[in-house]
This record gives sequence, C-alpha cells and structure tokens, in this order.
Amino acid sequence: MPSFSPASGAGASVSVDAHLERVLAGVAPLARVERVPLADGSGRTLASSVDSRVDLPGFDNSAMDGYAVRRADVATATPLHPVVLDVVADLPAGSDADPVVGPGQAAHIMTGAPIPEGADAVVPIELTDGGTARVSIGAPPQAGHHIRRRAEDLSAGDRVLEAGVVLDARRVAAAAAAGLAELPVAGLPRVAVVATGSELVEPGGPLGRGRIHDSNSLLLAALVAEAGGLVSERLRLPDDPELLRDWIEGREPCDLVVFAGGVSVGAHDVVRHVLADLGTVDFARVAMQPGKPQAFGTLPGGTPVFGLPGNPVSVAVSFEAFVRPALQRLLGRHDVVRPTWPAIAEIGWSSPARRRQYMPVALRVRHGRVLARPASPGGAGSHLAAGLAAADGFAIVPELVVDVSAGDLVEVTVTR
Ligand SMILES: Nc1nc2c(c(=O)[nH]1)N[C@H]1C(S)=C(S)[C@@H](COP(=O)(O)OP(=O)(O)OC[C@H]3O[C@@H](n4cnc5c(N)ncnc54)[C@H](O)[C@@H]3O)O[C@H]1N2
Ligand code: MOO
Repeated sequence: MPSFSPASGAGASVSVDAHLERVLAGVAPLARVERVPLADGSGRTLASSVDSRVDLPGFDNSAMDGYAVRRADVATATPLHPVVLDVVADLPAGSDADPVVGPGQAAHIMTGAPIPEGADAVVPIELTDGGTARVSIGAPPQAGHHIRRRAEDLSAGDRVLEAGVVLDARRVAAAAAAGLAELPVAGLPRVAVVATGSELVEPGGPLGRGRIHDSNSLLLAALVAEAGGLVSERLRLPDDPELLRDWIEGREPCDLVVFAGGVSVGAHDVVRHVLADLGTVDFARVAMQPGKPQAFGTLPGGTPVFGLPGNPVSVAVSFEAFVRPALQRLLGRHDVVRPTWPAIAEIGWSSPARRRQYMPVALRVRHGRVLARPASPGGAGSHLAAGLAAADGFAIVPELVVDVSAGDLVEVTVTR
C-alpha cells in the first residue's frame, strides 16, 4: 500500500503571529547611522531622540498686525470714545529695535515682531484708525491678548522628536523650528529582490507559450522603497539551482534578500531546494490566505533571507505581513506592523477556515462610513495581479471566520 508523507520541505503549520515572531527575532536594527541635512530627512528614520536647542517661540511676540499698547491706557476705549496714543516705534518682524512703550504710547507692530518693553497687549489694526504718528483705539484688549509667549511651544532642552519616528514634512519642520540643522538617521537597509521562475519575461517583452511578464520584482522593489529600504539589486533568475547558488555566492553586500517564487513543493521550486540545502532557512506553512508557503532564515554570512510564494497577491500580502515588519525593525522603527481600521463590507465573500485571510480591498467613503469591497472582481485568487491596482489595503479576516456578509465590520490595514 502506498504511503504518503507531507511533501518534503513543506514545513510545519504555524500561525501568522508565530511566523512574524520568528521573523522579528531574526532581524536587528542596523548599526549604521548617518547625519543628514534637514532637507534630506523626509522618509528617513530618526536614529536617536533630539531635543530643542532654543525656546520656541524664542521671545514674546505679536500674533497680529496692529499696535502694542499698555492695557491700562485703553481700558475705557469704545468706538464712540476712542483713546488716542502716540506711536513711538514701527516694529516689523525681524526688527532688532528695542523701544519702550510708556504711558500714553503705542508701537506699530507686525505679526512676529518682539513685544516692546512696557506693552502688555496688542490691538489688531482693524480695531484702530491705522494712524502712523498717533493712533486711535476703539476697544480695550484683554490682558495678554494677541501675544504669543516665549517657550509656549517648547523650551530649550525639551524633546522634539523621539528615536524611531519616521521623518516627514511636519517633523522636519519641527526640527528646523527647534534650531536643528541636521538629524541622525538610520542607514537605509539594502535589499536584494530576486524574482525566480523560468516562465518570467521582462515587462513588455515578447511572450512565448507559457511565459508571463515578471511583475513581482517590480512589486517588491517598489514595496521596499515605500517601506524605507534601498533596493540594492533587482533581478530575475530562471529555475536553475546553479544560477541561484552562483547569485547567492556572488551577490552585492546587502542587509536583506527577498526571493519570490519557487518556495512551494513543485519539482522546479528551486528556491526551496537551494535554501533548504543551506540548513539555515526554515520552511513553514503559515495559516494564512494567500501566502501559505513561507521561507525565512539566513544566507551564508548571516544575511536574513525571505522566500515568498510566487503568486503576485501572495507576494504583496507576504510583504505586508512579514517583510515590511522586518524592514521596520532593521530601520529601528517602533511600529513594525501597521494598524487596522474598521470598515463595512460592501458585499460578502468567503474565507478559508483556520487561515487568516488577507483580502485586497478597495475602500470608499459613503455617508461618513468607510466601505470595503474586494479589489478584484475575481475575489481572493492569489494570481489576480491586476486586481492589486485597485487595492487600498487588505481586509484581515480572522482565522475562525469563514463568511463575511455584506454589512459586517472588517478590520482593514490601509497600505495606500
Ligand atoms: N501541490 C501544491 N501546490 C501548490 C501549493 C501546495 O501547497 N501544494 N501551494 C500553492 C500556493 S498557495 C502557492 S502561493 C504557490 C506558491 O508557489 P511558489 O512559491 O513555488 O511560486 P511559483 O510556483 O514559482 O509561482 C506561483 C505562480 O506565480 C507566478 N509568478 C511567479 N513569479 C512571478 C513573477 N515574478 N511575476 C508574476 N507572476 C509570477 C507563477 O507563474 C505561478 O503562476 O504554490 C501553489 N502550489
Ligand atoms: O497561499 Mo498561496 O500564497 O494562496 O496562493
């Protein structure tokens, strides 16, 4: 009687969380740190926390174009009985004049100019006659009105940005306002992206029978860049173990290698064969759909390596679930997994039992509610590469749910 054992290399079945834990245990933040000018900082990851060099604002200053006054002088002002003051100074922003406003006096002041000594409120120009030598004030200001106080935003020495945050326009601007000119950022993880398969043809190339255009290497390279990595190599290799071994031996220095394709149990799944021979790569059947066959471990020299299943949607999902978190860890970022948000399923679909489903979904907002529908009319097929174009993210359907009905709440991770 014939006996069957699970196809060799298929690996044990593990949960998504357990596999992610194994992956994260296999990567550590890179030690390389660079200092970059603020203008080059956006998209980089802050390597160590930074503190303000200055008080912010640096001095009490006007929030309005108008007149700096002594409140007591204008306490009785009304539109019918305005108070008239002598204008003793004209203070544009940036003025280094240091006048004193005495009783019965005012200073013409612009937004951002330092409040002169003696003044304790600013009257906007609209509530005056706009006079130059003398000004008529038609209403009393409140105490401190329209004065922006020194250090009300930050004091010198206060924390501006925490290590591990991703720099963006707002954080770069905050650093500039806090007196910093450059920032320490994590070195970019260098990632080699290798699509394998003898059926692959370069995008746009002529297709013979059984051949397809390689989309995975483009997908992975763009995902790596979006996640903050640097693509050190992007290539296609046919299903030839010798070529694969040669590439592994002669590869450019990098911090991570991502293979796509050839990790399943087929006769020509050479990534699995070659990586399995190394003895440093684990193969797992992860309880997810798509993305079930997964490989992770190290190449000679210790470089972490992923072997992702070759179907394009499986690549996109595996990247989101495992490779992106690993890249975030290499960068020293804190939140390695993106948050999920509730959305309402617009139509129903089914999900496999005991597997966490990652359904590519298109999102839209109707009447203040976020609606999610499968991005591809074909649904969950992991070969539906073109459907990815419409995907704004993935609905993550828990292992125990087998049916999503129209109107159900689903958790969505937004990737766009
Ligand atoms: N007997 C079994 N067969 C398969 C199983 C299984 O458990 N038992 N699992 C299936 C699942 S699920 C997946 S996913 C795939 C994964 O297989 P591989 O990682 O070996 O991927 P390939 O066979 O190389 O390719 C799968 C599919 O994707 C296309 N592909 C590959 N590379 C690219 C690329 N760069 N651009 C676009 N499309 C690509 C390839 O032509 C195949 O159609 O295994 C199942 N089989
Ligand atoms: O698990 Mo495969 O990755 O579904 O298509």
